[in-house]
Amino acid sequence: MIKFDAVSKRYPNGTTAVDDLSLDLPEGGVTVLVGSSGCGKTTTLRMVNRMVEPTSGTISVGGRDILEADAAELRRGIGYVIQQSGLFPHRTILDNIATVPLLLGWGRRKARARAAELLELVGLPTDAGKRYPHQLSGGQQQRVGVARALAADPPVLLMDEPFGAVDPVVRTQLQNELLRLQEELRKTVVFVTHDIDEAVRLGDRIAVFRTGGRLVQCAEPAELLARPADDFVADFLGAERGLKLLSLTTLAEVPYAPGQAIRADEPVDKISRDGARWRLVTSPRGEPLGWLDTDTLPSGGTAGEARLEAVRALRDTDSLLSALNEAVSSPAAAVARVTADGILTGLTSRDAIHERAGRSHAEAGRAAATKETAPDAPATKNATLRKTAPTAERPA
Ligand SMILES: Nc1ncnc2c1ncn2[C@@H]1O[C@H](COP(=O)(O)OP(=O)(O)OP(=O)(O)O)[C@@H](O)[C@H]1O
Repeated sequence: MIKFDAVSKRYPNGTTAVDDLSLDLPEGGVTVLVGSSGCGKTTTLRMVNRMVEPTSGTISVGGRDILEADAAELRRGIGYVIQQSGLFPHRTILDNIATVPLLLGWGRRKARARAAELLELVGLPTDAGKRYPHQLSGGQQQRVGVARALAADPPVLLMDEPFGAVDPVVRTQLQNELLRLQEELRKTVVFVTHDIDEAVRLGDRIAVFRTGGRLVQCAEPAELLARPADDFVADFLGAERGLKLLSLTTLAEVPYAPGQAIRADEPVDKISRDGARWRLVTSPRGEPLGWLDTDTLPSGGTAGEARLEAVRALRDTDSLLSALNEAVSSPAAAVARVTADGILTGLTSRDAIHERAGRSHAEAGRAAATKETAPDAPATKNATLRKTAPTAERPA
């Protein structure tokens, strides 16, 4: 969809911002550009919509050389989101979102209707449309920035550190929102970030640049984490790249056993002390409430009234990393598994999670090695990639 062919950008002061870049960005996927400061990420991004012109080489979008297109027409097909949302301070949110449709001559009513639709799409309440940018939080302003970029339904979205200025909690919410939108819209997204966790979370592919504008490696996240091309990439991914890889694999393939759950309304004097010391207590509907220590049962009352250790139940869509985290902190050395509605399905032992984690690494390493010898082979055949937002998340 977007193709860089031997593209370089040299500034008149002699700086080489991008050096001989050849890169294909797949249609409908998110390609994340990462690398140390000044390595040419923003320049690369801005060359796509001709805010920066390359010194040499060719860039094509949808098979068409961008230099052959009229710049204004090209930009209509490319949404652009930046770190400080870039909203017009004296226009209402609705009018900000309607900017491009109005420029396209849609007529005020149609443009505003589209803006209202987008407001909802990015998870903002209808009444936010009447407010001005300073009356929204930073996270909400970024959502408006995304809505504005999507207003004319462009096939391509350029995002330059769009979530860089918000706190980590809001950042996670915005990332989830983007994943949710992307599931629906399937835009071709180019996303610049400094944050490798964000890159792993959002990217279908990650392109790592080094100073001097050189592309070092471009690969799917699991492949990158399992087989960094060199020490520079490995250092950039950080010491925890093994754990990051686990964040890409879901619990779906990990088996569970029924376990001996106890209903909260069961009297404690009826609870058998045989079997596992720690038992999971559930609500009458089957929702996990906490772990009960059968070695220190109170003399009376029900299981639900006894002191319970906290449990964080996990769904099939949760990652192995979350499971590992839960398994090491659970007194029962096990993870409670639930359906999408939060009803207990069974327990998975810490050992089973360790075993799956080890296998996940081996599989990602093998898949990456296969890909090196046969470049068209899928890199992550067995690793279940998690590019969907958790369903429980609510907008900021
Ligand atoms: N207009 C310009 N004139 C001269 N040099 C420039 C210009 N714009 C950018 N550069 C230089 O080009 C190089 C790449 O800049 P660019 O902004 O693309 O990097 P980046 O990877 O996005 O950096 P950061 O992560 O810090 O935002 C840097 O050395 C920068 O100083």
